[in-house]
Amino acid sequence: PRNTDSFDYSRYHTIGEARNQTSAFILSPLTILSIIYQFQDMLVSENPSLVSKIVIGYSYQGRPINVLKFSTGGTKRPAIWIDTGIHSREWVTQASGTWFAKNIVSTYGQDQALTAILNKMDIFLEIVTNPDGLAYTHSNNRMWRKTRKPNPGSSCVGVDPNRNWDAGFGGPGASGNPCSETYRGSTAHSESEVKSIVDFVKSHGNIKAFVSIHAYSQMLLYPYGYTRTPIRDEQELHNLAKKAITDLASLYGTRYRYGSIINTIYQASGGTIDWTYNQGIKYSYTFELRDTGRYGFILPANQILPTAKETWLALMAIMDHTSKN
Ligand SMILES: O=C(NO)N[C@H](Cc1ccccc1)C(=O)O
Ligand SMILES: [Zn+2]
Repeated sequence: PRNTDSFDYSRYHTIGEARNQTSAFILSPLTILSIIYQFQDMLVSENPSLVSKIVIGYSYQGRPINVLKFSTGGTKRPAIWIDTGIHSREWVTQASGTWFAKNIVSTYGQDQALTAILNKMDIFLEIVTNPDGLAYTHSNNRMWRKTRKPNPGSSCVGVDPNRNWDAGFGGPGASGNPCSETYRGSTAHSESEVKSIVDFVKSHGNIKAFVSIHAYSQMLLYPYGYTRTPIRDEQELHNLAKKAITDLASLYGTRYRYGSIINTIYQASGGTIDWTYNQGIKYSYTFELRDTGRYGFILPANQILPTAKETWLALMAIMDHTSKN
């Protein structure tokens, strides 16, 4: 696509797209820029006063880990973090993240609520949180979830990046078997895709909301996953989740369940938002986007835009509340 207006937000874009171009066969996988990476660079060049790109690290295979920063000024303003695609097969999440990015630049200055938020806070958006996994879902295995780092002593590859965080790490709700889809890794933060975010969150020090977006199940979840002990802010986060899913449902009637991870899904240790909450980021949430199992991870592309648009309403509820508390 020549620019972010001609970009087709209603299709899945992954590294494989580049393979259709003759040049792709000449470039090695590492230098094949995914269409999403090209989108990110176009968005920055089209909106230099609002958007910048930060490389917070590199994946195991050496792909840059890009974060888009949306800022209207200041230094180290209170910030909101959103990541998509930490589990690479959850393609509707990276596609939604791409639409979120375009929506922010398109409606800043028009939408009163978003403009108020961006006049006070920064937004950080990591669209391709597991680049090696995304490439692999395109080249080899559509159902790949984990990272692509080999596990010494095992023929099985990859660590579950949603079990690798230092929050109840290694406890019940993760596997010690490298061949498991929920393998926690040898140590907490062993994966560069995780460590890069850990370092960024610690160095920034003023992140007020952290939203990690997954699919599928249609749920809005808050900590904890590793323990039944309720978080101190359970009442507030529960009420905010209720408001967020009500706003989400207002668009197409999509119904979400909500609650703590352990009560709503199952026990899971080493999860992203358990760590961010314990870092003091009160508004820590995980979304599980569409659907509830009919298509699962293979959600038809014609559901990308409706999913992105309804999810944005829930994100706005969380961002609005964060900006006022
Ligand atoms: O995989 C997904 N969703 O795609 N989520 C499940 C459940 C979950 C959600 C949030 C935190 C911890 C655990 C997982 O096993 O990771
Ligand atoms: Zn997931």
